[in-house]
Amino acid sequence: MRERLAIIGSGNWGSTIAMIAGERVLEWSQVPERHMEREVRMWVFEETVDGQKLTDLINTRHENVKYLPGIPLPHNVTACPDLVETVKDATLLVFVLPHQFVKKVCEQLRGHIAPSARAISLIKGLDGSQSGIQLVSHSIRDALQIDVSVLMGANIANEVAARQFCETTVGYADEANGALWRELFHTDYFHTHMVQDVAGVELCGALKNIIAVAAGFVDGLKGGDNTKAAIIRIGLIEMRRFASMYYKGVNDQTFLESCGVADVITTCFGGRNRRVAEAFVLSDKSFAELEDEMLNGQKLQGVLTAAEVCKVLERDNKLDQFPLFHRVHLIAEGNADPKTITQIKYVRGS
Ligand SMILES: NC(=O)c1ccc[n+]([C@@H]2O[C@H](COP(=O)([O-])OP(=O)(O)OC[C@H]3O[C@@H](n4cnc5c(N)ncnc54)[C@H](O)[C@@H]3O)[C@@H](O)[C@H]2O)c1
Ligand SMILES: O=P(O)(O)OC[C@H](O)CO
Repeated sequence: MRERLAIIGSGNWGSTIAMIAGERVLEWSQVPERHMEREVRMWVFEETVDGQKLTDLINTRHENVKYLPGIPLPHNVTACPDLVETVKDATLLVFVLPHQFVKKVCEQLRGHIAPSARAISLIKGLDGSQSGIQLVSHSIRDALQIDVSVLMGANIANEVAARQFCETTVGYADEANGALWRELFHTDYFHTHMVQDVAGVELCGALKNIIAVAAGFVDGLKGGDNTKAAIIRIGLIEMRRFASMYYKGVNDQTFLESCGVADVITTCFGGRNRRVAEAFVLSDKSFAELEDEMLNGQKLQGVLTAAEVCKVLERDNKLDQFPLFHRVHLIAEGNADPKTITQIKYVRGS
């Protein structure tokens, strides 16, 4: 049985991971024992760029000119506008798209997945389409009936695409699958570590985006580094508190992996959520308007995640234990002054 990799998503991170995985697959395809197909299909949500289809541009220039300009993609990566065609015969599925689009994508994929397929989710968000919230990896697993690992870390796409050294964390339930994904993505500049803690890794990846929005508010208010460090610390505590409240078995050590403290730091200094939240304080525009104006089609995850998390906390009468998450949500919705980000009442305890 030959392995075939498919990538579902082609934004800033999706294209970066296509670069890494495409190169690794090329190496593996030259080793007969790997039984690996050379081609990597990448699903592109089709759009027109300068009068041409984005898929055509990617396939002729071998570059995602819109979402990752200036970075060559390996020639074995082919852009495909058809979801079902993208996953045809694929045994290794990489999900990497903004979390708000996952449910619809899974509905379209149901019944078209190879029986031996397994997946990995690189999506930093939670599935708020349920009555409460669910891990995106669990939503994919339930929809497609396959094992789903996760990969999250301090990984700003443009820096990874420039091959600057960083680390990332693979969270797995099935050890053999976790090891396979770890090996597939590992390079000399992108170091992968494994932990048997899907929920811990994924919650870190999703919740750090709320903290990044808070950090952006601080920057917009011209707060100093001490203030941002305080926000980071309080945010980490809320992240851990949320994980232990809603998911049994999350390992405390996971918060010290790249997906935990390292990602909170990088995202609070260099991420898109931070940048747009800073602009929110300095303008009279909404997050939706700023996302359109500033990100050229890229999507924010933090504001939506704050809303989804606060909905659940409100339902369970627990908002008072998450003053930072709650405050971010109130400010982002225009229901509180950004200045109040530093007036939250810190709640002691784990
Ligand atoms: N960019 C980063 O630095 C980075 C790093 C690590 C993880 N992530 C995570 O990776 C995930 C994907 O982010 P990204 O940076 O690759 O994307 P992005 O924000 O750069 O781009 C948005 C993508 O969404 C697609 N899209 C737009 N409308 C759509 C629709 N209706 N249905 C399906 N797709 C649609 C666009 O074509 C584009 O590919 C997110 O969860 C993000 O948090 C991003
Ligand atoms: O640009 P952001 O804020 O979506 O963050 C990007 C990555 O998640 C950082 O690891």
